[in-house]
Amino acid sequence: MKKLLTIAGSDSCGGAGIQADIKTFSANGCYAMSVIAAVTAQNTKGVFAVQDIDPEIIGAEIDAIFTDIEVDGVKIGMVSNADSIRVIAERLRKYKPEKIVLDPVMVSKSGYDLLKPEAVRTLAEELVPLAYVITPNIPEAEIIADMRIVTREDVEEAAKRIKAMGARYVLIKGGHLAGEPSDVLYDGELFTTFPGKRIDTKNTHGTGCTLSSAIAANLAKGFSMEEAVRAAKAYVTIGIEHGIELGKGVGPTHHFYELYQKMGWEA
Ligand SMILES: Nc1ncnc2c1ncn2[C@@H]1O[C@H](COP(=O)(O)OP(=O)(O)O)[C@@H](O)[C@H]1O
Ligand SMILES: Cc1ncc(COP(=O)(O)O)c(N)n1
Repeated sequence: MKKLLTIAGSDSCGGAGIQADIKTFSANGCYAMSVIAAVTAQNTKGVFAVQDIDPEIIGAEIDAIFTDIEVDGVKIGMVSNADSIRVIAERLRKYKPEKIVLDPVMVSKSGYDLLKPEAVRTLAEELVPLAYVITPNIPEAEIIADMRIVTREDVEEAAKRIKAMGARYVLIKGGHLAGEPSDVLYDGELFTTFPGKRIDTKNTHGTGCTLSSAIAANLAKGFSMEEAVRAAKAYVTIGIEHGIELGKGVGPTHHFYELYQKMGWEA
């Protein structure tokens, strides 16, 4: 069984963050481990408070894992501030895990700054060069690439700018653009489009976390970059189709729908 680590924030309502990552790793047949970098008080309606974890503790969490366990893949999600980012980058440079999937989480769907705006440059300088693949959504790609993104040409230009910062692959997610939610992968030479069909639902809490974790799980299993994205997109799409009516706001995606189907349980 492949052993996957997420370094991210806790989402108390379980739809995004560490909780979505663990569900995704598990549903994709991997063993899940977590380094909690921040704790959010969050539900389907919003984020109400955030406690950053002391960077020393984050470093100790990472040490505890890498000094004992062989890690087959790492996903990075919400990292909240520059000091945490520096500690994470320093440890990853030391332990050199092979495939790091970086989801540059910045703002929650409800509009809360999950990454302090002044820490964006630190993320770009410290974490982007370590990433095997970085998976920004459109607003995140706009901030990292420092440009507006409206057209397909803009997506390609932003991908080129982000690639130049040192990531091996760039996957720009299209959920926030008008039209169908297609994602675009750039390897430094070619652009590959992963087409999607927009599902009419409000329950998209955790889609980005789920996609990036599924990519990390697939890469650890030995899939090529393209296969990893294709399978991850199929996984998140089923999850969105069967999104859960939880709370009064933006509900989460489903993680065990296929298992429930197989077992004859009500999904
Ligand atoms: N309404 C939707 N229907 C189908 N796929 C979607 C929908 N919204 C987002 N996606 C897909 O979910 C994944 C996460 O994308 P996105 O929502 O853009 O990221 P984030 O959660 O980081 O904002 C992408 O593969 C995107 O294409
Ligand atoms: C702790 C935490 N991490 C990440 C997200 C982003 O969620 P999404 O995947 O919906 O963009 C979130 N809302 N909370």
